[in-house]
Amino acid sequence: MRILSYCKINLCLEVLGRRPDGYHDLATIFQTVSLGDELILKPNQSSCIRLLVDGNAPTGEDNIVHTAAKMLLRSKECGIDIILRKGIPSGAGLGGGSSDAASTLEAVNKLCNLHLSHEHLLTIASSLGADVPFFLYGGTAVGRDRGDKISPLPYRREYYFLLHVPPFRLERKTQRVFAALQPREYTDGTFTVQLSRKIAAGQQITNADLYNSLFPAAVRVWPQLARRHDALQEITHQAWVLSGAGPTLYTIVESFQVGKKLLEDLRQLDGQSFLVRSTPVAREYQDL
Ligand SMILES: C[C@@](CO)(OP(=O)(O)O)[C@H](O)COP(=O)(O)OP(=O)(O)OC[C@H]1O[C@@H](n2ccc(N)nc2=O)[C@H](O)[C@@H]1O
Ligand SMILES: Nc1ncnc2c1ncn2[C@@H]1O[C@H](COP(=O)(O)OP(=O)(O)O)[C@@H](O)[C@H]1O
Repeated sequence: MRILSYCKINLCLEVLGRRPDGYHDLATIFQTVSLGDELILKPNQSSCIRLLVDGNAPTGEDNIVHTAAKMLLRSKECGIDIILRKGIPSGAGLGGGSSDAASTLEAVNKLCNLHLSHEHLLTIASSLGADVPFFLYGGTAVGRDRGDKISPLPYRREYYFLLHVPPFRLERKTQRVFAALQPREYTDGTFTVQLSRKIAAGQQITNADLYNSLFPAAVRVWPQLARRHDALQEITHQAWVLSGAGPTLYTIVESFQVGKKLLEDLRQLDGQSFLVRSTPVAREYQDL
């Protein structure tokens, strides 16, 4: 089985407060977009999990794909051979590892005939990471609690986005950005409610609707991010927003043609830029 496993952006991300378990309560709107990792999975008779990684992600047992497969195959006869080819930049706020993990859960469930329910997979996904359950839905969806309680929104319109991934990286980035957040930056979820109503009604959304409470905290962690954000606005004359805990920034573009022109203009910046479209699903399947 071959899978193209898409990444996400957060159209809106509000932090409501800190939880007793050290996590934060979120109100966020996820959207999958057409930049993906390739996963090739084949069941084997040897009852072991073999993973080959091509690209910038941990190898072997340190990869979340391995952990996801192991959680399903513990004490099962079936084993699995997996090849992961990274197309999604790692540690960028695009949820690449979470997407790979959810794709692995779905694929192993099918290939090894485990017949686990969607609810069962959601519980396992949530234990793998706060972002993983969303990728069992894909498209557009609201995330609440740790971001793992998902309510899908109808997918009414296609959008083009420019993503810019600056070359800054940091170990345990998400944890550090949340730690840099100040209580005065908490909001009450109103932005998320307003934007989800607009999406549900099929109205066109614009850059003015997008919001991310983590931007000031991300700038505290990467002071260079503020300059990069300004440079993007100056080059494109558009507003740019942070995805997740960053450092990826993105903007809605009015068409593929406008996006292509702006993508050319972004070549003067180091890092990576992509022109993507929204997708109604988290992954595409192709039988081998
Ligand atoms: C911030 C978001 C927004 O979509 O995206 P990314 O930038 O990572 O892609 C996610 O909530 C990230 O989800 P995920 O990457 O799965 O996070 P986890 O591994 O579960 O958590 C990593 C760390 O982030 C912090 N964390 C995460 C989620 C949350 N609701 N509150 C938190 O405080 C905690 O310190 C936790 O230890
Ligand atoms: N399959 C994977 N792809 C990417 N990163 C992975 C994977 N498995 C484990 N990781 C680890 O998870 C961290 C977060 O990765 P990723 O999901 O790409 O970022 P983000 O949380 O910023 O969206 C990486 O820095 C890497 O060490």
